[in-house]
This record gives sequence, structure tokens and C-alpha cells, in this order.
Amino acid sequence: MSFVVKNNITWVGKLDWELREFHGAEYSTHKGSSYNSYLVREEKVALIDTVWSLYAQEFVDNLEKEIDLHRIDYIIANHAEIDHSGALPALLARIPDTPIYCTENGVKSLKGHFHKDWNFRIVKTGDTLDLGNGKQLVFVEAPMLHWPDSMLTYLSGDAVLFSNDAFGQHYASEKMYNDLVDQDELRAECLKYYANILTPFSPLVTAKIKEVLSFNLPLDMICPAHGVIWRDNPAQIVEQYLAWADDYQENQITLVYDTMWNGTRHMAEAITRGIRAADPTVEVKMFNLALSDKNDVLTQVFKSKGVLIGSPTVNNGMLPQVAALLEEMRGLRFRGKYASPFGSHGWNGGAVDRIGERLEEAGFNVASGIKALWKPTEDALADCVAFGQRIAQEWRGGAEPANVIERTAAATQPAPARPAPKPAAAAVRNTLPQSASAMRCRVCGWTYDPAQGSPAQGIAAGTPWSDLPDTFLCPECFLGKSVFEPLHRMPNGAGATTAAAAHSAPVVIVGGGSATYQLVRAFRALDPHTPVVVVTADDGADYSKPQLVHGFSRKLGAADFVERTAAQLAHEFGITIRPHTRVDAIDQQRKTVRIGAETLPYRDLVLALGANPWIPPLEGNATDRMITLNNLADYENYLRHVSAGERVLVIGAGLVGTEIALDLAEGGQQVWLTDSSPHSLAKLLPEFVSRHLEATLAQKGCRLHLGHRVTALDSSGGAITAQLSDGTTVEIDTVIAAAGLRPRTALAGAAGLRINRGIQVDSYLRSSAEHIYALGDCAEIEGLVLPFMQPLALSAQALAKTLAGEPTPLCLPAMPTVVKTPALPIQVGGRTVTDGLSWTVEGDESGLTGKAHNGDGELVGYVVTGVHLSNGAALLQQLPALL
Ligand SMILES: Cc1cc2nc3c(=O)[nH]c(=O)nc-3n(C[C@H](O)[C@H](O)[C@H](O)COP(=O)(O)O)c2cc1C
Repeated sequence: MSFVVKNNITWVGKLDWELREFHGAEYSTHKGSSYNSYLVREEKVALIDTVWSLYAQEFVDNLEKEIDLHRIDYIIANHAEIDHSGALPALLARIPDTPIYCTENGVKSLKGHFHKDWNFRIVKTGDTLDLGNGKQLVFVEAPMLHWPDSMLTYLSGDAVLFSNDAFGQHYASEKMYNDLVDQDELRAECLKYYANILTPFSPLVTAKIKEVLSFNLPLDMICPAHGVIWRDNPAQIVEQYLAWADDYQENQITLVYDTMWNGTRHMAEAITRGIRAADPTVEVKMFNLALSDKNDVLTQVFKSKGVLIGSPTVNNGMLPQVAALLEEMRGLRFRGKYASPFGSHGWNGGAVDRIGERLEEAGFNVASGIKALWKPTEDALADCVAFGQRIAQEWRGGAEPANVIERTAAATQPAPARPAPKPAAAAVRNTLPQSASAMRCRVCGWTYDPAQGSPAQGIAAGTPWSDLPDTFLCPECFLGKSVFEPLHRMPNGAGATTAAAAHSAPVVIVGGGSATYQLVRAFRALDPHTPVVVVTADDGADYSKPQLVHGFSRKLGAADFVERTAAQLAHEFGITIRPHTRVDAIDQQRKTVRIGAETLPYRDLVLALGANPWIPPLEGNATDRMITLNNLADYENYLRHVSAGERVLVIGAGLVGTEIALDLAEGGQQVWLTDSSPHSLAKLLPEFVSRHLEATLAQKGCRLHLGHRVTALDSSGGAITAQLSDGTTVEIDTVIAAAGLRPRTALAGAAGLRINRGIQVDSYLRSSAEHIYALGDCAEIEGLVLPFMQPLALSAQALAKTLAGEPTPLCLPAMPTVVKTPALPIQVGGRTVTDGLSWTVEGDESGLTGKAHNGDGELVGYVVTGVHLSNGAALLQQLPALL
């Protein structure tokens, strides 16, 4: 079969009605396919692409009926995949010297497949090949659409684009033109093709289409390499691709599950009832994976705003088809979609947890899921209905506030497996006052309510904020008035970018933790217009990280810590937030950052990357079971682990380890706390206070193993056996590494910035490269790494001024460190563990005050505990400034 497409262009491909599986068994082709090859006969003759190797001989034989093979002057290989290049060996056996035009990567791929040194001619975007009669072929490289070698070829004069895989479909039809075939079938196959093959490359699709459109070439036809030719309004499929590439979704929720005894199916049906009841407008689709075509399911995932993935637990994992689907979902890199796991189980229900983790890894905004035991009872099904209702409501928002490029996580609730009544988020704060003129400490969240005053500091009820003395300090974190802001924040969108400012290069902030949002807030107060882009690997929500270590005993779920989602923050401050996005590289010369294939320019770049927990190198087969608690995503994982077993080993008796240990003990866990130092908080506390703290820890039930390292973790499946350096072994269910933090410096180091322990910056927080700053836990400021909230807040204030055009050095007063162990609150300031200190100590078990003096008798440090805590503020003010 052959037919004339237009003028001197003839289709010479292969129509494959029988094809039912493609890419091995990876892609179902219910409607067959075609491998399109085109012969262009002008003064010169060009053959564009060939067919699958299975049909190579048939192709050459048919081509020979169309043309004397030796009259073919050029072969164009738009793409080296076997379904387009597979006939090249047979063809070149007949015309061996014919030049093959392809990209540089095309040569590599073709050689990689055929191991032949053919007459390759490398082309680049914009290169042309004259065919005579006033017509030229124009080449456009399209790397990673969908292989590195891909390219498009445009025939001028006829205005035909040979687009290879782009705009194609696996669809066999004798009619071969878009206007002649069944429109529903055609749309369905195009959608399936895009969803299953092109989704990961969506950002490139958009960029490439815009590039081609910018050439302003007339377009009469698109001739893809599979399926029908677009001759009727070819722009329609281009526009459709732009829409699909733009994080496409419809008002649809899709449930996908597998089941052995139908428990999980009953859950799915009940969840569906809940969704329908809460939102009758939403389209709900449900698939039993074992009975469904995987590609059809993935197409429906592509169309959805949210997905629910269910599996029973088998051997503490999920059923393999569900695991396989999740692996594909990860690779397809869907963006801006919600997800949640569910499933029935008999005893430990690990499937739901694992599905949640996989969904997270796949880039979905994951809400906690729901588990049910065995065949769900009526009550359990009622819970599923309620769960469906909640999900439908949370996912209902749909429309994204401007500036948020990817949807952010819906508020999650504690996993239902955790029998925790959920206290209000305010449980981690002091009681919220009603007064409109209340002021809130941005560092710790304590709020000053003029109606109540602050009796502990001698400030009477009714004292307005403006009347407080300049020496006023926050009673929680001891910072001054400058870190307070009105509780009732600026109205939504007040910081919206003006049209004029929107055209200037933005301030780009990499990282989405407290440092970032404190900076944004301070900057917006000074500069409401300069565009700000926050690029963050997590979901971009603002939450109180120091409070995470107190969450277990208070029965808080991860969502309880979230103060505002990324969408809310973006709206409030008029900024762009790009959650679940990583910066791959910085080009300090060009003042750009690279995000995948995208290049983002910056006016100023702020690295607020935070720090990684240090994982001690241990022996044994269970070292991968160590978990950490360093961010909100960690917290969900931490809750899952500590809820699943009661015995917990905390490695590291520093600030974080001690607080975690006490909180877990408070929450009823059996806790072992180890450290190679002989004392707790050895880097912060003098020994006499450490002993006091250790007595409190022991009284709360923590078992201390200080002065001994953990050397190995082993497990034969369930419990973990920890081996200590003194020969002791401890049997536990969970191991938490809390042995310190290491600033994240890799991105800055790769860009050539000066690195020592952290990213080195001066007192203006300037790195060694112009217009690049570092802030927070990743920074080393004048030699100091200060991973605490107070220096961070002050750094953010100073940097905001600098970025707003008023260069401002960071001044750090003496600052207290507060050990938030409710059983024994401790505050430390200045030098407390260096040599040459002489201590005077007053007090008893209820609390003490220790003052450290140097050899000249000057006060250089202090520690106050328990009922002596109120002495801290006065001592702090006597200490010299830090910077
Ligand atoms: C081979 C097998 C292994 C199982 N392993 C686990 C397990 O490790 N943990 C668990 O909680 N339940 C386990 N179960 C119990 C199932 O999760 C339970 O029967 C569940 O209700 C099945 O859900 P379904 O009705 O949706 O298939 C297992 C069941 C089978 C048949």
C-alpha cells in the first residue's frame, strides 16, 4: 500500500492492524498501529523514516515498486527507535552509500542498534537540505521528545511537518487522515499516547512547541510516524499538546486497587460513595487493576486531579501489580495531582504505608490514607465513606491560585491506624488571643495579646504593643521586638507582583523551610513588587520544625504542624512557589539556575537549603532501617514507625535526640538513648546540668547508654538488634538517628562557591559569588554554623534589607539556646563547655542557676533550669554579642 499525501509526498509505510502490544508488552494497542514512512520526490528524493524491523523486507519490496532505490538521494532518520529505523539495514544493503541525516545523538543511537558505520550526516536545529523545486527540508532537534536523538523535519513549500512520534497515535485506519476517522477513537488514542509516553517530557513539549511556533512557519499538515495524518486544522493537535503538557487534569478522581478477597474492593466502593456524596460534580472512575488494562488506567490517572491507590497487605507489602503501577507512575512524573492510599489487612497493614511512600516518591501531593481489618465491618465501611467525603472536599478546590505552579498537599489527617483524637493545630502554640492588635513572634509563635499583657514580665493587662519597652524579650525564645509581627497578617495577595516588576528577573530562593518564609515575609514588607520564586524539593508548606519533636506525645499528625500551604503562602505574599522541584545547577556567570531542561534567571539567588541529618556509619544488615526526623515528610514516616512498635532506640543525646527521647517516653514508648559522649548534650551543657537532665530522662523511663557507641544494627525481618560498643545488645522496633546535622552544600560546591563546614558567607550573608547569598542551616556565617531559630530570624531580617537595596550586616546578640524538654526546661547562653571556666551554682532539684566566669572574672556564659528559668533574660543581657 502507498498513497499520495500531498503533491510529491507519498506515504510508503506499513499499516499494522494486528498489533496488540508494543514496547514489549508495555503498551497495549487495542486498535493496531501504523509505521509511517514518507517519500518526498522533488529534484532530489528524500525518504523520511522507515518501519519496524519486523516489516523491513516488505517495506523495501514495496518501496522498490514505488521508486528505483538508487534514485533516493537522502534518508532522514528523525528517530532511531526500531519501529522507525528497523528497515535501514535492509535498505542500506541495497543502497549502502546513501547519506543518513540525523542528529548527533541519532548517530549514537543508530550505531548502538545496528553497529554499522553508515554515511551519517549530522544536522542541528535550523540546518536545511535543498530538495530543488524551491523546497527545502528544515531540521529541528527535539532532544528527549522522547529520546535524546529525536528531531522534527519540516518541508518548506508544502508546509508539512514530519513530526515522528510527536502528535502520533497507535491507531490503524485505511483512511489515514484525521478528518476521516472516528473522532472519539482518535482523541482517545492520542490522549493515551501522550499520557503513557510523553507525560514525563511535558515541560520539553511546551518549550519545543513554543520554539517551533516562534519560527512563524506556515503549517498545512503534520505527518507523524504513527497513526493518522493531521490535514484538517493541524493546529488542533498542537494546541491539544500544549494543554496536556500544562499539568492537565479534569474534575476526576480515579480509584485503582487490587484485591484477593474483595475487602479492598469494598473499601473502594465505600470511598466512592463518600466522594459522590460530598461532591456530585466530580467524575469518579474505579479500576480493579487485575482486570484492567494498565495503560488505560494510566490514561485515567493522567486525566485525574487525584488518585486513590489500594492494595491488601501481603507479606507486609502490596500486591505486585499495584507496585508495578506505582513504579510506572513514578516514571511518568505526573505533576499537581493529589493521591492517597487505602487497603485491607490482617495484622500489620504495611501495604498502605508503602503505597503512601511510593506516591510521595512519585511526586503526588499525598494525604494520609485509610486501612481496614480483614473484611471491613459496617463501621469500617462508614469510615471509608467519611474518608471519601473528606478527600472529595479537600481535593475540591481544583483551581490553583495564580503563581503556584504545582498543587500543594492537601491538609492530611493522622493516619487512621493511629488512635489519636486530633488536637487543633494551636496545640503547638500558646492559646491564640482574640485581640486584633496582638503581635506574634515569628521565631517561636508566642503571641503578645495587649488585652492580657505579660504578667510574668511585669507587663500589665491592657498595655499596647507600642508601649512595651525596647528591652522587651519574647518569653519563649528571648528575641527582641524586631522579630514580632502583627498576628493578623496582610490581606491575601497584598504583595502581588505588579505588571512592570513581573518582567524583571526574580529573586530566586532555593529551599522551602523557615529560613525561606521568614525572608519572604521580611522582604515583602520592604518590597512588595520584585518577583520572588521559591524552588523547593518538598511541598512548600510553612510549618514549625522545632515542634516536630513534641508531636508524638501530643498525638499530632503532620498536618497539625502546617500553618499555611504553599498555595496560601503564594497568594499571601504574591510570590511563585514551585514545590517538588529541585535545582540541578547554578550558573553564576549567566545568573541562572537549571531545573531539568529549564533555565531560570535570577536577579539575586538565596540558598536556604537546610542541613541533612548525619547518619552514623554502622555495621549490620539493618542499617537502612534507621530513620530521621528533620522535616515534615520525615515526621509522617517517623509517626508510622513509632506507631508500629513500642521499642525505640535514639542514637544521639544532643538537643534533638534528647527531646525526641523524652517525647516518645511521654507518649508511652520504651526508649533507649545512646551517645558516644559520657553525658547528654555534652556540646552544650556543663556536666552538672547534664547529670540533672539524665536523672529526669531516667525518671521518665528512658534507658540511657551514654559513653558507648552503637556499632551494628541487624535484623532477620521483624525486630532490630542493636549492638553497643560495650557488648550490650538491645532489641528494638525503630532506630532514630539524631546524631547531628551537616549543612547541604553540594549544589553550591558544584557551582564553585566557597565551602567549608557550610556555604561560607560574610556578615552580609554574601557567598563567594556575586548575587548569591546563603541563609539558615546551610550557611557558615563568618565561620559560625548556627542551626537555631534565633540567628535564622535575625539573618532573614538583615538579608531582606540587603535584597531590598539597603545593605545590612548581620548583628547577632548573645542568644540563648532553649532545651525544650518540658520535664526539665533548660536555657543556656554564651560559653558553657569550654576550658578555663569557673562556675558558681545556686539552686536544687527544682531548678538551678549556673554562672560561668572566665579567668578575668567576667561572666561569659550561664545556664538556668526549672524554676530558675526566669533568671535567664537578665543574665543573657550581660553577655557579649556573638557577631
Ligand atoms: C499470602 C497472604 C499474605 C498475607 N500477609 C499479610 C501481612 O503481611 N500483613 C497483614 O496485615 N495481612 C496479611 N495478609 C492478610 C490480608 O491482608 C487480608 O486477608 C486482607 O483482608 C485481604 O484483603 P482483600 O480482601 O482486599 O484481598 C495476608 C494474606 C495472604 C493471603
